[in-house]
Amino acid sequence: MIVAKHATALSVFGDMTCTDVKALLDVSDFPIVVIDSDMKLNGILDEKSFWKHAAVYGFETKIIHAVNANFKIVMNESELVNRIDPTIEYWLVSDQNGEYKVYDAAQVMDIQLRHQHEAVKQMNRLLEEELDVLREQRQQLKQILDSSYDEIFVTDAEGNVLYVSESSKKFMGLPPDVFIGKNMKDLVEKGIIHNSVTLEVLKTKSIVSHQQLYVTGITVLATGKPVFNEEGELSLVIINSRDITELVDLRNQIAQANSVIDHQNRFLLERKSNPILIRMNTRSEKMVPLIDLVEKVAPTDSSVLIEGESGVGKSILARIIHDASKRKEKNFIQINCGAIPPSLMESELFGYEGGSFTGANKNGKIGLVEQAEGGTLFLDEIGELPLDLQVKLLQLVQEKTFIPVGGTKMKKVDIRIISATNKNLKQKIKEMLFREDLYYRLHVVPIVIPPLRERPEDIPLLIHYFLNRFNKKYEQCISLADSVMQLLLGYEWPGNIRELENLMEQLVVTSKGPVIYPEGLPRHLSKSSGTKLPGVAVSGILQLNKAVEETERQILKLAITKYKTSRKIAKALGVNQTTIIRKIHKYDLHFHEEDETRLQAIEEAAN
Ligand SMILES: Nc1ncnc2c1ncn2[C@@H]1O[C@H](COP(=O)(O)OP(=O)(O)OP(=O)(O)O)[C@@H](O)[C@H]1O
Repeated sequence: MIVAKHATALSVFGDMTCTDVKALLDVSDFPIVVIDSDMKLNGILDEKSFWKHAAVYGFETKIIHAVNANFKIVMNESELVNRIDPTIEYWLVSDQNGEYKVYDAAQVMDIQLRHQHEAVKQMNRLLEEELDVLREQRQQLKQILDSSYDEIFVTDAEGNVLYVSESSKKFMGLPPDVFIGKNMKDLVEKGIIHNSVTLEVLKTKSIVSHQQLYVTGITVLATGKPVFNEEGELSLVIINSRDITELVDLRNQIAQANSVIDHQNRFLLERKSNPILIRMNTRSEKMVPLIDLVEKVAPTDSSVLIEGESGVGKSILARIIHDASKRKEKNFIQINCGAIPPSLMESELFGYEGGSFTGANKNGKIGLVEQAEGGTLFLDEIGELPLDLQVKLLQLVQEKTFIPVGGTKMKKVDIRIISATNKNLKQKIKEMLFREDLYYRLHVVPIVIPPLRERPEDIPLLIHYFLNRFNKKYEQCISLADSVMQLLLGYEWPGNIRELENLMEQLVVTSKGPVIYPEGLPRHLSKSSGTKLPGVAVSGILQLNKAVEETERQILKLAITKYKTSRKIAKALGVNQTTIIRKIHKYDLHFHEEDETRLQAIEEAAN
């Protein structure tokens, strides 16, 4: 059988001459297997040695002398792959029929290289597959981490940021790219991260937890965990940050509520039976200093000047002071300086001697000052006292002496003077309508009653007080619907307690049924036109916290359209910027802030 290289080789006998073999060369190809008559393999005849041998020894010489005996026989081709003996020049693969395939060293090397190449390719294919699986797993892991509500931060043992979850946008207001690849120390130095938990974990190599406040207004509980490799060396730091803003808010609200309740309880407990508190019908904290002051000043003889808007209860307070003083058994004389004509004022106040003016009683008349002997003289609307009388009053206040109209003899009295005004006396002094020396004499102890709108907690108390009073007086059993109470709570009360008192009387008298609904209120109240917050309309009962939230949401929405940065909104609404950002997140309001600091931080971090 005649075959080419790699195929079954041609076998010839060793005693054949080169001429014999040459005749076969047309149908064969080198190398040729040379055997002896016993079929024993002598060697391999290759092209080079054949021609050399023929050239040197002539074509009649036997080919046995030209064979190469440096060969090795193997049983199948796969064995060639592992044969690495470089000294062997020919490799013969024998099949079961005793036929051979011949491979020279270069071909074997080729086979080996091809095989190695295949093996590498196969390994690459496997690696590629494995890589695909890993990629997919990595992608899944990233999706899982990114969908986490918590923020996850991973750094290596040097603090280089390896991974940041997508929630960083919501938590820190910055995308993960801003952090990834950066070193934590640099991020802290640039002010992008404060109070870094990672750096502490790197230092202590133990679990660290911190509460942190981000610039977005979100408060988180950040927990950092060190991860160690098999050699026990720190390899990663994993930070998990959980949004606890609402929790903190709630905690603060509860603490605040508790402190208010504590305060109110203490306030009410301490003063439960305090007659001043009862008569003033108050439970407002704003009134505490006033009640304390009244308690202190009432037993003394000091002059008191009560200031406050019209209808806040100045007259009532004057009476309370008198009743709490040692003069309580004596007269409490009240005179409204604005209600008596100036021409009659002097004689009303100081009295007159018999026959001192036309039409006067011939026996004279005791004035209010003298009537107050041993007790209290209350001068209401003192700002209306004519200037000429102010001199006489100054003498009365300073010396407790006076001369009646038409009289010549100085009289002395033992009185305490309380005055009240709803005017700005200092302004009147500037306008030369009130004497400064008299002002300071009356103003020894000033007491200012806050208007009703500044102590809304007193409104329900007073409403019940007046409802009771007028129900009794008119033999009625009228009550208010909750919606009416809401409207009354939101009203400004320019006329203060007097206005409230009048309204309650009017409602009890005019009510068509036992319950008063918003329709039964005067127009200015039922339309809520006097509410403190423009645009906030309450038309029904809802939980207070819901009402507060809705109001906040509406105000924020308005402010967002008007002001473009959270700093300006914060300024306009009188709260800090952190609160604004937190509330914008809370109400999920659409707000695109062109915030200089934030952009600056991104740019810096990207550099
Ligand atoms: N704490 C109170 N409890 C119950 N009623 C009150 C209280 N304070 C004031 N009032 C009532 O409100 C009305 C106005 O009170 P008062 O005359 O004392 O106010 P005022 O400040 O002196 O007013 P003005 O400045 O107009 O003289 C009175 O009818 C009074 O009964």
